[in-house]
Amino acid sequence: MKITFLGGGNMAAALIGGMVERGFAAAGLQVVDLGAETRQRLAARFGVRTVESFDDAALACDAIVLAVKPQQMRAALAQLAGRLSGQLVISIAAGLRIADIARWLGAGGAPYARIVRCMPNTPALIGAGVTGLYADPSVDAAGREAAARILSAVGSVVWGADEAAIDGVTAVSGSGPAYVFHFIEALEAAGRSFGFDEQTARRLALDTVTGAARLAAASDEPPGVLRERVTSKGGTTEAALASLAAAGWHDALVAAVQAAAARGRELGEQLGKD
Ligand SMILES: NC(=O)C1=CN([C@@H]2O[C@H](COP(=O)(O)OP(=O)(O)OC[C@H]3O[C@@H](n4cnc5c(N)ncnc54)[C@H](OP(=O)(O)O)[C@@H]3O)[C@@H](O)[C@H]2O)C=CC1
Ligand SMILES: O=C(O)[C@@H]1CCC=N1
Repeated sequence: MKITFLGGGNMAAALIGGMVERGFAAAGLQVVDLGAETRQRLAARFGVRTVESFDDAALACDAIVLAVKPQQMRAALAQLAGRLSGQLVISIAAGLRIADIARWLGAGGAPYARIVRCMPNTPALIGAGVTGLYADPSVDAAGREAAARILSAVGSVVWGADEAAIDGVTAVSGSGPAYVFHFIEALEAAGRSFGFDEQTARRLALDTVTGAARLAAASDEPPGVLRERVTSKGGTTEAALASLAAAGWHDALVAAVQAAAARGRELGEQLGKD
């Protein structure tokens, strides 16, 4: 499969790195990015062809992954409007709706069809991503299968029942790695407060998060049951969890995820007005 990325930033690099690592031929991947430094870095790191704007070679592909920031998308798509000939378009942009992308890509008032909206996350770089996908009804089974194949190369995939589901995916797992990194930062800071050096505090925090996540993934029990098994009556964990509850930690996290989803919807609404 030949795939061209529009935008070669953080998320495109995570996807390309994961795909190359998992056997996608670098010769089949191209990146269109405005930045000379970005282009050089991607070419050197992954051996992919890079180019400043869409030329015939970049257009000659099966799928185009839209990986510029939502605020950059409309301007970036101007170079493609009316030039597509059936390529599957896969947008990873937060918030942006299929109908607006279709309009921006269309020609002579007719919106472009064959668009899949999806939301991956940065652990894709190590093949441990998770992506939510939603395909416009104009995408046939082969198109859906192609999109799933691309994203499955870098982790698991789930299909949303409707496009709105992708705003939820964005809030939970698209932004999710940042919540987890923030949690690791806090656990590491707590470790430092006991006098551990940075390296040791990070080891304790990281291996705890990795181990707990792997245990939860491997277990038939829900995380709540696993949590109870750590929590001895009258013990240390109970004291910690009571402190977290008093600080409203659970509700604060749920509210944070809701804020991310609201921002996604707001981006879609604001940017879709143009
Ligand atoms: N980062 C993440 O964890 C995730 C991001 N996403 C989505 O992925 C998309 C990209 O995010 P991210 O990788 O973080 O952003 P980046 O800013 O790192 O990457 C975007 C890249 O596109 C380039 N670019 C901008 N305009 C154009 C253009 N007209 N033509 C070609 N290239 C252009 C940018 O160049 P320059 O820097 O010069 O502007 C930059 O290199 C966003 O829509 C985001 O919502 C989805 C899931 C997770
Ligand atoms: O913060 C953002 O908007 C993007 C989308 C999901 C992760 N990063």
